[in-house]
Amino acid sequence: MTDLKSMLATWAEKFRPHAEGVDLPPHHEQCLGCGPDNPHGHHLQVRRYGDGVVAEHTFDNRHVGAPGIAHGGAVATVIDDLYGFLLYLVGAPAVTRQLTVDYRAPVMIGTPYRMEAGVTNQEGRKLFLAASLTDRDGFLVATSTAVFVTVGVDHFTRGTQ
Ligand SMILES: CCCCCCCCCCCCCCCC(=O)SCCNC(=O)CCNC(=O)[C@H](O)C(C)(C)COP(=O)(O)OP(=O)(O)OC[C@H]1O[C@@H](n2cnc3c(N)ncnc32)[C@H](O)[C@@H]1OP(=O)(O)O
Repeated sequence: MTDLKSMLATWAEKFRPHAEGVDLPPHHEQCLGCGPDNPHGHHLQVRRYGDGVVAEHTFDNRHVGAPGIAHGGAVATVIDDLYGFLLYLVGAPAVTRQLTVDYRAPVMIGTPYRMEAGVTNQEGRKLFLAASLTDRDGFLVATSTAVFVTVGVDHFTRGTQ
């Protein structure tokens, strides 16, 4: 179990300018999307890409829905987590209020995909986000939009009380 105090300390350090192309740090070690120590996780690795973020990701047999095809919930999980990396660039913690995914074609197990995400608008506490998933030929496989709402540290402490 990740200790919240040490997590908060590492989060403050994560809200800083990150160099283009450099791997961004995971949200925490056990994060379902990106935590390196979560055996059930997706181990997503994300880089800054201009004002947005980018990842190359391959779903494996732990994430299967129909045979050979990634489960739609797994795809949504990874997109949601990708959005979580934009928070390092925005500089504030926020949580998902709304997430939409347009599944345009099956996401295949064992096939590498490129994922990109960026902030399209910011209004007060609301962050409007968009993402895409393309295959090696540049074919658009999925698109997504999300609304994240910025929160204070107290939002995260409730899980440990
Ligand atoms: C520093 C510490 C770090 C600790 C670090 C811990 C680890 C961190 C790991 C991160 C990992 C990331 C990975 C992925 C991110 C998740 O997975 S987050 C988990 C899933 N999401 C949740 O659990 C959120 C659950 N929902 C909530 O807690 C509350 O609904 C919220 C989101 C905090 C908002 O509640 P609220 O603060 O009461 O705000 P509310 O007034 O309802 O809405 C705020 C504004 O948004 C607007 N709004 C609400 N819904 C919508 C919508 N669908 N469309 C447009 N506008 C909307 C409202 O109208 C309002 O607008 P204004 O009136 O301010 O203009």
